[in-house]
Amino acid sequence: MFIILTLVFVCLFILYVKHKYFTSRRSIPSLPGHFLFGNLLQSGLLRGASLPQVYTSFKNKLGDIYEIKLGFFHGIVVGNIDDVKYIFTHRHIYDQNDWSVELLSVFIPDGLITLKDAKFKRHASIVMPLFRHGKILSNFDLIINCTDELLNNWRSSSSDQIHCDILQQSQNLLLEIFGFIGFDYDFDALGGTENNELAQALRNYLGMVEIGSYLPNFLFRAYMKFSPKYQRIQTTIKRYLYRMMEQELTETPESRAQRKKTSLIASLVASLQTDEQAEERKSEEEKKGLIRREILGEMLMFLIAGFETTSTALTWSIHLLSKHPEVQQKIKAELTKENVHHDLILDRFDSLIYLDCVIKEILRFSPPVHAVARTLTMNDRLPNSGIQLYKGDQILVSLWTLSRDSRYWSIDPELFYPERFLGEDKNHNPYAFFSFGSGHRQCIGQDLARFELKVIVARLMQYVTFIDGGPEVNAGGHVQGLTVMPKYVGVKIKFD
Ligand code: HEM
Repeated sequence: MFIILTLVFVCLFILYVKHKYFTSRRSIPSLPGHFLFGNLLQSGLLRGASLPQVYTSFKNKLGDIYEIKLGFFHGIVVGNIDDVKYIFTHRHIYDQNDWSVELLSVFIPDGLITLKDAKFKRHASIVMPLFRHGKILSNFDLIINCTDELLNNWRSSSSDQIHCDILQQSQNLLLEIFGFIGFDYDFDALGGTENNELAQALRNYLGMVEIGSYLPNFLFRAYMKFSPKYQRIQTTIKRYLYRMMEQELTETPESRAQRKKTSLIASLVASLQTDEQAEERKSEEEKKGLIRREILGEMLMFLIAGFETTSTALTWSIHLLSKHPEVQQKIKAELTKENVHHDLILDRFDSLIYLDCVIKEILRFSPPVHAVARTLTMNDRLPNSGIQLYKGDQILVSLWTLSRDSRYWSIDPELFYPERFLGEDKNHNPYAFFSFGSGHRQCIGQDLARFELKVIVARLMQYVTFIDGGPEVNAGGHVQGLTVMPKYVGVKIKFD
């Protein structure tokens, strides 16, 4: 009897999963998928393909709009630029994506990116002002000093050495910089051991996001709860978060009040509510500041956001510069022309127009974040393609595919050519290139990221030339994580 009941239960469960997750009820183009896997096997993701490669191959087969099923994740990929514009300008219909909120909540339960509505506004009012353009400029010298430390490390190596650890070096640099900017804390990521403990823990932490991307959330949560590896990583990261918070708590209230307009950690700790239990009982509308758990959540979110995305962009920068010596020469010529050959000063920084184009071209050619996602809050029809969508549908817009779509660019988008932004592609359609997202949930760290990249690349170009290490070690390729990182970067570093 027990066996029969178990069999009936298993059959009903399979039917439920098949009906809920693996039955297409749409007239949207799609490839027939497999039970439990959807299109995961066809996509090549399990064999190491990246999501940009998958979107490009599906687009070639199915057109601008198609449905994709990657394990338990089902999304509708929209690549028609007018519909893309419509999505990002109708925030009441297309809100923050539920799937990524569920997935990221496992890692960052109280970080801005996983919040919506009133709670999002409460957190945003505390952290957003710190990322305004004017606030960021004061970090200029700090970014230069950290970059100089990296240059010093490189100086001690032989000029024939091929550096294949550029991703790791970039991550260490960005961790060091963001430690100071965000937390007034020295992670010693460049001066200490090569394999910084926190950088390594964050790398492993983010490596786990991929496992969860295609599983139902409850299964992933259960896996994480019992994974000793995850528990170990979490303990390491928490140790740093508590240390930084404790360090800030030793500051006087006066010092904190003074610094809270410019320092993330001071602003977060200044918002700490002393009676946490009373705070938990309040309705969202009554709440004002943050409780300890929420502060730790925000610290972790900014640590990850400040570390991962910009270091990926920097690694792409070094790889692409090594492949384009002519671009390096032009940056160096601009630095000389603007008389910033050895002293890089903020006043002259805006005049580096060609360098701005290079940074833009790097972000267009290899956007670190592969896609932006939204979830429908009600039924809707896309105005251009006429596709009917339903409440709860997950929409994906592939940044990579749009920025390489020849319909939206005058100069071949497969070319790495920064000059395009001075001429023919200066007035490109804004929805063909938005590596920081768009609309009400666009990246709040974008001014900081652009500024960091520009200062770092300018400083590097004042002293070194990156030389292509050869077709195999410097082949590029993709590693799919939270961001799309280059797989093979191998360069020689020549001091000028
Ligand atoms: C090159 C570097 C970066 C890239 C390419 C990037 C890209 C993105 C993208 C595509 C989104 C989603 C936007 C959307 O849904 O419309 C995002 C969100 C976000 N980013 Fe960035 N980002 C970068 C650096 C940073 C930095 C340095 C920070 C802060 C330290 C940061 C903080 C955030 C936050 C808090 C969100 C969530 C915003 C929200 O949910 O409303 N990002 N970023």
